Amino acid sequence: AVKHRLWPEIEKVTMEQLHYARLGVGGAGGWQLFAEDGDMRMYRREEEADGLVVDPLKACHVVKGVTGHEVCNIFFSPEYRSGWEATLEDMTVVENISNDTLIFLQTHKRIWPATQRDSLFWSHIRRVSDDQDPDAHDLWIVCNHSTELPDYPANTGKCVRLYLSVSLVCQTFIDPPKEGERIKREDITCKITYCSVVNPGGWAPASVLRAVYKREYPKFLKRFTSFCIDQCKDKPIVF
Ligand SMILES: CCCc1ccc(-c2ccc(S(=O)(=O)CCO)cc2)cc1[C@H]1C[C@H]1c1ccccn1
Repeated sequence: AVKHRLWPEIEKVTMEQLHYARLGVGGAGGWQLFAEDGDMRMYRREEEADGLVVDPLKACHVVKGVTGHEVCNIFFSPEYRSGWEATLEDMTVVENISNDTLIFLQTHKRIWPATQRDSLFWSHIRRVSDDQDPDAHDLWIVCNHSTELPDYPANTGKCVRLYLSVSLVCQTFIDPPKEGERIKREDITCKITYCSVVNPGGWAPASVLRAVYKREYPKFLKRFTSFCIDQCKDKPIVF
């Protein structure tokens, strides 16, 4: 099949994001823990780009009862988004590149006193076999990365266009069931790494943005993972 014009970028960014997600948060990386809730740890680095806060965020979470495939499917699929993305005012799939790659246009709820934001990004889901450790379980990754389309120019309407690069990387671990028994959901653990770098686009006070992120990101990941557990609990396991 003819590859889409964005394919080289999608391939490159997805593999870069996978590498970045696997890097630890210890050492000299400058990561500071800013939120903790049960098994969820949220880290950020304080960074600015031309006076704008672009703090990279990395969240690590461990969730029982769902597989990485199920979690990434829910994060990627448009039909579930309104169920977990509380900050969304509007969402449209503007391009259907393939069954594993979509382009979204999203309007986020206004965060006072900042101007309302919208985002235009490609979203790609992929299973990655772990080349280092072949008998480890597969990884699943969803990568969301801002893009430009002539039909959706930035900053022409009421919203300021934000620029994001986000990844959700999930690894599934299965406790072997007793001899001859089927795997049950309680035997499944999913290790989640969520990474995001967001440039808010236009002016937004650093103190306000940092307060928003500190408040919103822990809520966002807890709400998302709870939604996944609820969605999957009565359904057959998708490995
Ligand atoms: C001034 C702009 C702040 C701001 C920057 C960024 C985002 C944001 C965009 C996309 C994604 S995602 O992970 O790709 C899931 C698809 O929606 C997550 C977060 C949201 C806000 C706003 C709405 C606030 C917020 C911040 C953090 C988490 C959730 N919402």
